[in-house]
Amino acid sequence: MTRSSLTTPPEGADQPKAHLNAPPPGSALGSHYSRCFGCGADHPTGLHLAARTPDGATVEAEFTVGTAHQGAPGLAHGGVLAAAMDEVIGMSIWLFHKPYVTARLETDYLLPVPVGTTLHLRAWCTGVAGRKAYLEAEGRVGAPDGPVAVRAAALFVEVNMEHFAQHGDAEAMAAEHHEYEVNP
Ligand SMILES: CCCCC/C=C\C/C=C\C/C=C\C/C=C\CCCC(=O)SCCNC(=O)CCNC(=O)[C@H](O)C(C)(C)COP(=O)(O)OP(=O)(O)OC[C@H]1O[C@@H](n2cnc3c(N)ncnc32)[C@H](O)[C@@H]1OP(=O)(O)O
Repeated sequence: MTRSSLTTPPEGADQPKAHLNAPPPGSALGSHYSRCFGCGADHPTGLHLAARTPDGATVEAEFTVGTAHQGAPGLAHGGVLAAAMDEVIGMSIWLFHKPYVTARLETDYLLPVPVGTTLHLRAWCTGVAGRKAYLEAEGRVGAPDGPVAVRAAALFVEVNMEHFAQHGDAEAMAAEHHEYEVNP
């Protein structure tokens, strides 16, 4: 279950280890963009995920399903849960200090998730081969060792920072990512 061949690292893929300048174990990661639907504090209806890394290579966060996240009455919308998985996976690959985007996201829904549930999310990388990174995530109900409600596997592809400036809002990016200058 979960992984297709497209999200399974090929034989010989590099096994990721923490970047030399990874945040120390236990650090909060902060948001990569204040208006991000997944982690931005300024997003009015976003998920507001606040993640930390226990070891410099994986990411943990909690997400409490609210009334804004419903699909069926009283139950989480599957697309919102997929967004939460995408976000923690994106945060975990950002730990390696290179920009990546989601190319493929596979999600398994194992249990219904009622409004009010806190999901304990965890994401990790299973391998890197060239520009491709293979990642997985899970969401457990109520506690870090609770039953798994959602699982995901993803292929992320490395891009350069110009990707975001070229296709998105270059000024907003320059305002929050000072390491990136537009027209340097
Ligand atoms: C303030 C501004 C902030 C700016 C942002 C700064 C940093 C952001 C970085 C990290 C932020 C930290 C945390 C982020 C947290 C969450 C964010 C969630 C992430 C997202 O939510 S991000 C949005 C959704 N995402 C997209 O918007 C991508 C749209 N897309 C494309 O932009 C292109 O499609 C791209 C670049 C993916 C590839 O295009 P390309 O031309 O560069 O490369 P190419 O097509 O050659 O693919 C190379 C190899 O990947 C294989 N491949 C490609 N796609 C595949 C697929 N779907 N399935 C299976 N294999 C696939 C090929 O088969 C080939 O494989 P091979 O090399 O073996 O032939």
